[in-house]
This record gives sequence, C-alpha cells and structure tokens, in this order.
Amino acid sequence: MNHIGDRLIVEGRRKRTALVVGLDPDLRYIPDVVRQGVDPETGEGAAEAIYAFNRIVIDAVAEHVVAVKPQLAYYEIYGADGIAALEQTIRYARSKGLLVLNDAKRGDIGPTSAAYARAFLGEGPIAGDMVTVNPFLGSDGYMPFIEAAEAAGKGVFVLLKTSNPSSGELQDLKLGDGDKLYMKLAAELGRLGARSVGAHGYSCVGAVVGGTYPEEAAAIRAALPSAIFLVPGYGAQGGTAEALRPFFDARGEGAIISSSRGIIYAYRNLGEQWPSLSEAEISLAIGEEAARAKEAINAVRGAG
Ligand SMILES: O=C(O)c1cc(=O)[nH]c(=O)n1[C@@H]1O[C@H](COP(=O)(O)O)[C@@H](O)[C@H]1O
Repeated sequence: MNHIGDRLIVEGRRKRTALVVGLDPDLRYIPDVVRQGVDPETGEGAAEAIYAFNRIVIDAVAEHVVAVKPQLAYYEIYGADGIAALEQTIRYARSKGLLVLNDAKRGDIGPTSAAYARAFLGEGPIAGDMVTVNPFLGSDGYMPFIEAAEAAGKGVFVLLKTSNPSSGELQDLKLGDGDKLYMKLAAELGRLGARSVGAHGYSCVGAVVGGTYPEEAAAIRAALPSAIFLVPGYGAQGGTAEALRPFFDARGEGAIISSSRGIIYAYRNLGEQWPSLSEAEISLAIGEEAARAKEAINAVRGAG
C-alpha cells in the first residue's frame, strides 16, 4: 500500500485511533532519571537526553497512535547533535511501526522547496512519511512538496487555519469576493488533491486545521471532503474532544488529532515531585494519558 491516505486510514482502523503524539522535547520538563549520566548543558548531552526521552514516549504511546510528529525546532536548538537525535527518533519510531510526520512548516521559492521536499519526503536521514508545509509563498512554494508526496506515496499537510490565537490576522482576511483567505486556499488544495485520491477516498494533500476552531472546521470539511486534516490544539491549547466532531467525516475518519505537551508531560500532573519520578512512573502516566485522549476522541467520532 503506497498511498499515505490509505495508510493513515488502515492503520487508524487497525489500532482504533485517530491520535498523533507530538514529540516536542523541552529539557526543562524532562525528569532527572532520563538525564542521569549526561550533561544536558552540552549539545551531545542534550541530544542524548532527548533521544532517551523520546524512546520512553514512543514505547508508551505506540499502541495508541497512528503517527508521531517531531517538531523540528526542539531539535534544531542543538544543531548537529539535535538533528542526530531527530534521526535516531525517526528510526526508532519506524522500528515500532509508526508513521512519522515532520512538523517542519517549510515553504520557499520553488528550487528551495524542492530541496526541502527531498529532505523531508525523500530517502535521507531526516525524511519521514509526511511534512507540514507553509503556503505563504504561493503555489511554486508548495507544489514541489505535493509533487514529491505524489511520487513517493507520502503526504503533506498545508497550513490552512492554524490553532494559534492570532491565526485570523492573515488567514481570515476577506478577499474581494467576500471569501476568507483560508477558504480560498482550501478550494485550491481540493483541486490539487483531487488528482491523488487513494482507495479510501483521501488525498495525499492534507490540511492543518486547528482544534481550537471547530466552526471554521465545519466549513473547511465541507469544502475539502478528500483532505485528511491534521488537527493540533487539542489539550494544552484548550481544544476539547467534544469540539472535534466537525473535523471528521461522516464515518468518523479523515482527521488525525495531535497533542504534544498534554501527553508527553502528563507526569507533571502528578505533583511537584515529578522531576524525581521513576522511568516506570513516567511511562505509565504518558501511556495512560494517550489512552485517555484516544478514547475521548473515539467517543466523539463514533468509534467508541
Ligand atoms: O503544524 C502543526 O503541527 C501545528 C499547527 C498549528 O496550527 N498549531 C500547532 O500548535 N501546531 C504544532 O502542534 C504542536 C502543539 O503542541 P501542544 O499544544 O503541546 O499539543 C506544536 O508542535 C505546534 O508547533
């Protein structure tokens, strides 16, 4: 099966989940046990702690998620060492049967986007199965990603209506015909996605639609029936499971719900002693939170 839409749907059914966990490792919130024997003040030590932490997270959530989503910034902080930790993390996630969505939010002039597409959707060391794409430069900025995805059976998620409070400043701007900018882009993505619809009805051109904007999601869902939505904003940004229904299609499919901090730092809810928790305690808290999120989302999409 060489189509990302089909792989996401089939894996989602097999595991009965629409959850994705974001790997946004911040050393300030990583417990002492993970850093034992390494000096996180050095790039090498930081990278070692990040990879050790990500392994714990991946092991704890693997049965509850279709994919993991590393956020590139958290690795780039540490330069080459951080990128090495990303490479190791990608390899480890794949060894656990997980799809990898690089949250890189790239987009540039055509040739540079083509290079980014090779980096993230090719065969190189930080390539995954999907990548987030910033469409601000226009079609010559995002087309190289779409073409690379089509050729490789991989996927892109184009930023459409993002989860952050000020996303409306540009994305909601009304155009001459009264349409909002994100709806205009949605129509264009629908047109482009139509040429790569897989057996399960979904295209390799997906859209990022923030979980904090359910009303907007209903309109975008109607305009983009064949796009898988990547839905961040659930959990730490205030998005609730109850608000997620409009992001899914009538079958309760077609969206992957992403949560980073709400799951990977779940042990911080156990109280002030969190830095000294054991690996087993950390792992249990993360796994339980992922299971809870999965079930809450399943109840809303009718897969309970
Ligand atoms: O593309 C994304 O993943 C993304 C798009 C968006 O609209 N909002 C958003 O929060 N994200 C990313 O999703 C993650 C959200 O993290 P949490 O708020 O901790 O779940 C971060 O890595 C963000 O960079």
